[in-house]
Amino acid sequence: MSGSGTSRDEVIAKLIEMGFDDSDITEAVETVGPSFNDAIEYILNGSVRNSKGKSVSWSSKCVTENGKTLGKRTLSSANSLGQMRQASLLDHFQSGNRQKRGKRNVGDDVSVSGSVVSPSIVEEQKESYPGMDCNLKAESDSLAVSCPKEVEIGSDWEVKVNSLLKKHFGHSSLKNFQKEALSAWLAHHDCLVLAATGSGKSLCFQIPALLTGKVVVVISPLISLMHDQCSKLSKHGVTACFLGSGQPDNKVEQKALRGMYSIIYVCPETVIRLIKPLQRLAESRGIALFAIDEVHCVSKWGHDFRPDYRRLSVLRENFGANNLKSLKFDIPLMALTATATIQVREDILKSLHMSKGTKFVLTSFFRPNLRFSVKHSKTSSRASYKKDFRQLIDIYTKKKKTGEKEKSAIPQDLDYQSDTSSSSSMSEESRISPNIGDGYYYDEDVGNSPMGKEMSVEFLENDSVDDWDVACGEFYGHSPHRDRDTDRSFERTDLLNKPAERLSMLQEPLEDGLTIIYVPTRKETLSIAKYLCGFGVKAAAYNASVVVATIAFGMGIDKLNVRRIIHYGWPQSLEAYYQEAGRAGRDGHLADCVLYANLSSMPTLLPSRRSEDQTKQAYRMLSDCFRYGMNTSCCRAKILVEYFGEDFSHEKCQLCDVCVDGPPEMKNLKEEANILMQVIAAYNEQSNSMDDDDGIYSGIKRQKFMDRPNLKMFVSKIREQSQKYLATDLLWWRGLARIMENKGYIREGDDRTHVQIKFLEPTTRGLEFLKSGKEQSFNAFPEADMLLAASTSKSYSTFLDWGKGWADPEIRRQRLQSMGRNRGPRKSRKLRTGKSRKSNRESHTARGRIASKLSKKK
Ligand SMILES: Nc1ncnc2c1ncn2[C@@H]1O[C@H](COP(=O)(O)OP(=O)(O)OP(=O)(O)O)[C@@H](O)[C@H]1O
Ligand SMILES: [Mg+2]
Repeated sequence: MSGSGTSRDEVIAKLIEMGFDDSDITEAVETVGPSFNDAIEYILNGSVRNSKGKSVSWSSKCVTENGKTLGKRTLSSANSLGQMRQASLLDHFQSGNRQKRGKRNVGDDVSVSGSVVSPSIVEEQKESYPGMDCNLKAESDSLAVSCPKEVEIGSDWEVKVNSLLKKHFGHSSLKNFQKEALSAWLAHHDCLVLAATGSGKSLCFQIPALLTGKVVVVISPLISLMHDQCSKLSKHGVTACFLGSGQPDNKVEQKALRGMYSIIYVCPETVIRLIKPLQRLAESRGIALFAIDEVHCVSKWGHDFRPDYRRLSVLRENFGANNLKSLKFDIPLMALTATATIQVREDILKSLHMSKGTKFVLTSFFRPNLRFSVKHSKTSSRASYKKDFRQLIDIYTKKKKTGEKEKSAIPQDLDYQSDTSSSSSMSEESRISPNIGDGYYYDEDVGNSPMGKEMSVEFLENDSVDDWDVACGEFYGHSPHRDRDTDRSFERTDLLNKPAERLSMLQEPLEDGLTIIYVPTRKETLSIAKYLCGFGVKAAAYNASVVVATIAFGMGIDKLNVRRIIHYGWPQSLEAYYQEAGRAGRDGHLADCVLYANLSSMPTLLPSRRSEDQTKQAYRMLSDCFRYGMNTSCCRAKILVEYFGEDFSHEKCQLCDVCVDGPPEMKNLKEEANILMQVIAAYNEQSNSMDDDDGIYSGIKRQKFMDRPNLKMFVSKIREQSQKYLATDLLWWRGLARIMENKGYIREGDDRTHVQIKFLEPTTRGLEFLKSGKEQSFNAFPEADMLLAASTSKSYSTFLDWGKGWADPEIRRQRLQSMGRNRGPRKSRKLRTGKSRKSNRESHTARGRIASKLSKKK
C-alpha cells in the first residue's frame, strides 16, 4: 500500500485494523501525515524515510553506536541509552496482556501470550544475537523487522551456545544429543530427534533462535504445551508467543509476523494459514528453523495422530531456497518426539518431505529412575478405588493425621487376586463430605485459580476448557529447584552396573511430589477425583497434588516433581503409555508408574473415527499394550524400550515389579499345550476334508463352526473330551494360547487384528510339536491372566486331583453346584438376554415378595 493519495481516515482505519494502539496511531499520523508506510515506520521505529529513501530518525537517541536505527524489537534496550519512545511502546504491548493476565512477577516484563522483554533481558539478547542489529526494511515490507546480514556462526559455536545456555537457562553444558541436533541444524540439515521424555529436546530448537537472532517457528499440538513453553521461556528472558485459537490477544499474531518474537509456537492449522506472512518473515528477519515438536502426531501409525500434522509438508514446499530468493539453503526442519517406533519414524520422514540427508539423533528411551508395575484391578467401582487408592490417600492425608497414629499405608499385595466388591463401599461413600456434591471444590483453591473458577463438575466436563486450563495450572507443592546438571539420577544409567546402589535406590521411599492419574474417560476423572476429595486429598483442582486426567493432560509439560503416574484402566497403546508415564520423575528422582488394569478382560478401543487400516493398527497397538500387562517374566523397562526398537543392553532395570518380585514359577505346560494343539489340528484336518463326518466335530453344526473356530470353542471341546479339564477357566487357556502363539505353534486365522489371538490355526511348527509326542517339554512362565485364573478357580496344576471323582454322579453334582455358585453371576451376566434378565428379575422380586410375606406371617 502506498502512502500517497490515501486519506488520513483510511490510514487510521488500516492501522487500527492492524492492531496498533490508538495513541500510537494518533501520534504517528499527526507527526508524519496521512502516509501509511511512514506512519507504520514511525510507530515501529520512531523514524521515517525522507523523500530520498534515507532513514531519518525521529529521535536522535534511537540510533545505535554503529549508526543503525533500532527497530521496535530493540527499543526497550535503548531505554538504558535514554530512548524516549520506549515507555509508550512497552505500554502498548503490555496493555493487551494486562487485560488477559492477572498477577505478574515483579520485574517480569514478559507475558506468556507474547510481549517485549524487559530492558535487562534485551541487553542480553542484543549481545547474544550476532544479527540482532535489526533495521526496518525500506520497501514495501516495512512491517517486518529485518536482519539482512546472514549470521556468521563460527567454529566456536559451542562456546557461544554454552554461554547462552548458562545465561538463559542456568545449565553448564549441552547434552550430547543436543549438540548433535544443533550440529545438524548448523550444517543446514533436517534432523529427527528421538529422545526420552524430559531429556531436554526443547533446547535443540530454542538455542537456534538465541544464536542467530532469527525466528524459530515451533509447531506444537497442544495449547497447554505452547503455553507452558512460552511461560518458561519468558522466565528465561526469551521472547516467545503462541498463535492460534487459544491466543487471547489478537495483536500477538501481527507482532509475531513482524518478527517481534524470537520463538513462535503455532499449531499446524495456523501455520498452514500463515504460510504467506511467514514467507515474508523468512525474507525479513529470517526464520532459523521449523521445529515440529511431538512429531509422532504426524503418523497414522502413531498413538496420537492429528490429521493436520500430515499437511506440514507445506513447510518444505514453501520455505526452500528455490522459492525464497533470500535463502541459500532450505530452512531446516527439526522433528522431535520421545515416542516413535521405527514404522512411525519412516512415516514422519515421508509425510514431512524431509530431505534424504536427514540426520537422526537418537538417545536411549530408557528412564532409569522410573519404577514400572502392573496391578490387577477392575478399575470400575468404588470397591476398586477403595483397594487401589488406599495408599495414595494415606500419603496425601498424612499431614492431616497429626497426633493420630499412622496406620500402615501399604495395601496388602492383591496382585492377581480377584477384585472383590467391598461391602463397606457404601460407608466410604458416606464419608464424602456434604459440600462435595455436584459442584465440589476446595475453598482454599478457588481464589488461586487463574481463571477465577472453582473446580466444579461442570467446569471439568466443559470440553472447551480441555487440557488448557488444567495443564496450565501449577500443581500444589513445588519441589525445591535442584541443580539439574549435577543431581539428575535421570542420567545415572551407570547405576545399572552397580547393583548395590541400584538396590538402595529401590528401597528409597518416594519423595514428596505430585500424582497424575490417567483414566480413559472424563466421567472417570470426575468419579475418582470425587472419591479422593472425599478423603481430603486435594484432587483434580488447579492447585491439587493429585490430578485425575484424560490422556491429553501434560504432554511435554516440564513439571519436575511428578512422583507417580497412575494409569487407571488400559491405555490404548504402549506409545501413549510411555509418553504419559514419562511425565513422572523429570527431576531424575525415583518415581512410580503403576498401571491398574483389569487383567481378566481384554481392553477395547476407545471410539474414534478410523479408516480400516487405522483400525487394524489401533488393534495392533492395543494388543501390544495388553501383552505388556499380561507379562510376568520380562523386565518392564526392557519391554518398553525394546518396543521402540532399542536394544536394552542392561537386561534388567532392577526396579520394576517383575525384576523385584521375580517371575512366577516356570511350569511345564506340555500336557495342556498338547491337548489344545490336538483339537486345533483336528479341526484343521477336518476343515480340509469337509466330507469326513466321523471327525471329532461331527456333532457340531459345521457351517457355523467352520466359520468361527475360536478359542472358546476349542476350550469347550477340550472340556467335553476330558473331564479333567472340565473346571478349567477360559482365562487360563487364553494365556496358554498367547504363549503358544509366541512360540510359533499357532497363528491367528482371521484377517482382522484382535487384541489377543482369537481364531487359532496350527503352524507347521505346532504340528511338529504335536507329532514329536510326549518327550518334548513345554516350559513357560504362566502369564497374568493364567495366574488370575489359578487364584480364582481350580488351577491347572491341580487338574489331575480335580479330575478324580468326576465319574461319581453325586460328586459331580456337588462340584457343578459349587462352580455355579462361584462362577454363576459372571457367566450368567454374559449369557443372559434382555428377556431372560427380565424374567429373572421378576422371579427374583416374586421370590422376594414371597419371602417377605412368609417372614411377616412368622
Ligand atoms: N543441557 C541441559 N542440562 C541440564 N538440564 C537440561 C539441559 N537441557 C534441558 N534440560 C532440562 O531438561 C528439562 C526437560 O526439558 P524439555 O521439556 O525440553 O524435555 P523434552 O525432552 O521436551 O520432554 P518431553 O518429551 O516430555 O516433551 C527442562 O527442565 C530443562 O531445563
Ligand atoms: Mg518436549
